[in-house]
Amino acid sequence: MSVYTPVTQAQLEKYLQHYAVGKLISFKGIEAGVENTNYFVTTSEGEYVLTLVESVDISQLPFILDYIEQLSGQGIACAKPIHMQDSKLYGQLNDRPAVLMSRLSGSPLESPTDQQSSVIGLTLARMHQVSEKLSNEKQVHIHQWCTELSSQLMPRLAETEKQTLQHNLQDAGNIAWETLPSGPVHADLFPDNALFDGDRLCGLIDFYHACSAPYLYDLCVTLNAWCYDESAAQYDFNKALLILDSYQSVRPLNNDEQKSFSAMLQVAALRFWLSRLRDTHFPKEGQVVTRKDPAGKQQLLELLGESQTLQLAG
Ligand SMILES: Nc1ncnc2c1ncn2[C@@H]1O[C@H](COP(=O)(O)OP(=O)(O)O)[C@@H](O)[C@H]1O
Ligand SMILES: N[C@@H](CCOP(=O)(O)O)C(=O)O
Repeated sequence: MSVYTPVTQAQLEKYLQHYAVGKLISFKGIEAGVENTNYFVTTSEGEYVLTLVESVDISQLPFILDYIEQLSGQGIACAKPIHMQDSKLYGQLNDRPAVLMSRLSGSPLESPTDQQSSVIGLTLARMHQVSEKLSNEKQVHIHQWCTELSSQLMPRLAETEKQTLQHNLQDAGNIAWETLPSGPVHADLFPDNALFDGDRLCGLIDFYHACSAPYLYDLCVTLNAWCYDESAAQYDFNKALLILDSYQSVRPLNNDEQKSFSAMLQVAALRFWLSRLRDTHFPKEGQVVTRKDPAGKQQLLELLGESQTLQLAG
């Protein structure tokens, strides 16, 4: 469980007066999540999730919440932000930006089935199609982000980690980033951010990494997250091909994307290796904190570097 900023009943009751959601019945810190403080909230009008946003600056919220509303408006299943009485999409609670979202049914996935993986491939491609119509603001230059974080981490790393890092940063620099189609993307579509009821996708959550970046990057983050089993150190290539096939049935990759595909899988692994290293070496204080082990992503990088692991179909 991650609760960085505790909330009392009195504080929540007062905060909820900004919304037309009825009277507070109960609330409970959520036993999952890494980066933000989340509570399930039950009121006389319904079920919600309150997030105190810890992971991004308040200036990013209009972009993120607008992106979710645009996706939802185009029929993509996702949690919806609740408007405040004055129509704003976020307020402030305990000095943190606060967002109230609809509570989705379904559960986050641990081990996605083939069918669930196909659904996510299709959904991701549809999200990218919607993004093509949106403005390309809040660009994050992934290579630059990785390079800057690497410089902070370098003095703390073991020799083998440094070598893996340097080699992967160099490969990331060789990608022709400017040629790749880009737009607003989720950027953290791990199975625990997709709530399913059986094979039905109830909705996507946790858009706090959303930014404008290459669609190929978002696809590779998703492939690594859904197909690489960190505990067994195994990449399920059949599942990856299933996701790729469903994705490409809606949005085929162009030549530039196909050329950069293998290198982008490495970048996607590198990005999350670095953020997990950051959370290990520079931990954020909190009442209850969940951390993910960097080792899984380092092993994935080594595996991706060893061989031409995944060939694009078609
Ligand atoms: N809109 C929602 N509907 C239902 N459950 C949610 C919703 N948002 C978050 N959750 C629950 O809260 C957990 C943590 O949320 P998440 O956004 O992943 O946190 P963090 O940003 O800290 O990683 C999820 O695993 C899920 O169980
Ligand atoms: N998915 C990332 C961590 C980000 O945490 P989340 O709970 O917001 O998805 C990882 O696995 O490193």
